[in-house]
Amino acid sequence: MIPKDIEAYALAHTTDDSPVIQDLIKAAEQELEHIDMLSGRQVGRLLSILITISGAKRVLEVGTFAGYSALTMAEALPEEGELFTCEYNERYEEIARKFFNKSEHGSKITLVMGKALETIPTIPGNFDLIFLDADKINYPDYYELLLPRLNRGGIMAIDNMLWGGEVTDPGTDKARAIDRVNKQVAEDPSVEQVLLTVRDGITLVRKK
Ligand SMILES: C[S@@+](CC[C@H](N)C(=O)[O-])C[C@H]1O[C@@H](n2cnc3c(N)ncnc32)[C@H](O)[C@@H]1O
Repeated sequence: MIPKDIEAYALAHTTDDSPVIQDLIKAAEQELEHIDMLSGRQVGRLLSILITISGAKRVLEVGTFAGYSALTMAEALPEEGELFTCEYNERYEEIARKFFNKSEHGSKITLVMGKALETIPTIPGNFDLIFLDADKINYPDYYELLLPRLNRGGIMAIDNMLWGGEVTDPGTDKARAIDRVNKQVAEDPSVEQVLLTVRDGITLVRKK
């Protein structure tokens, strides 16, 4: 949605990924299709800065893919920090685990395999930050499931909330699901939120 030259300029002025994460991206580009699922440096750095300034120690991610955002967030967590990330595709699991093992921050990460709506209830405790970036059709259900797991003052970041602009006139099931969760968040008195027009739209929800 952002003109390509502006996007390139913004990226040129955004902190680089670590060498391990740059290798992860190269491996994902070579070995996987759907590489556009990887959230990228603007979203990654935003999450990293949110973790640093909020002092978050427990993070939950829904949607690992090759592990890009999980490892970016793990790098920002303190030594005793913990990150759980949910994925159900074993091909993606293989790449993610390989790079978690290569990184000194990988020991903070627990990769939870299976359908996330079923595995999330098996993960213990509450979270300071939650990053929702999985199957869009289930976003309304994820929001209901995840909000009680967010600590007061905690942040839920939800990716793809503009769905390429389709949300303004939703004509597909995914666009309708995302529009529904946008309304769910906007009408929820227990949170404050901002929908940022970064990349494909990322909403930051803070639990009051
Ligand atoms: C957009 S990608 C995640 C990208 C990742 N957060 C990043 O920034 O690199 C979404 C991921 O969610 C996974 N996924 C989709 N539906 C799922 C489900 N029901 N349970 C677990 N994982 C799911 C997909 O396999 C895919 O890897």
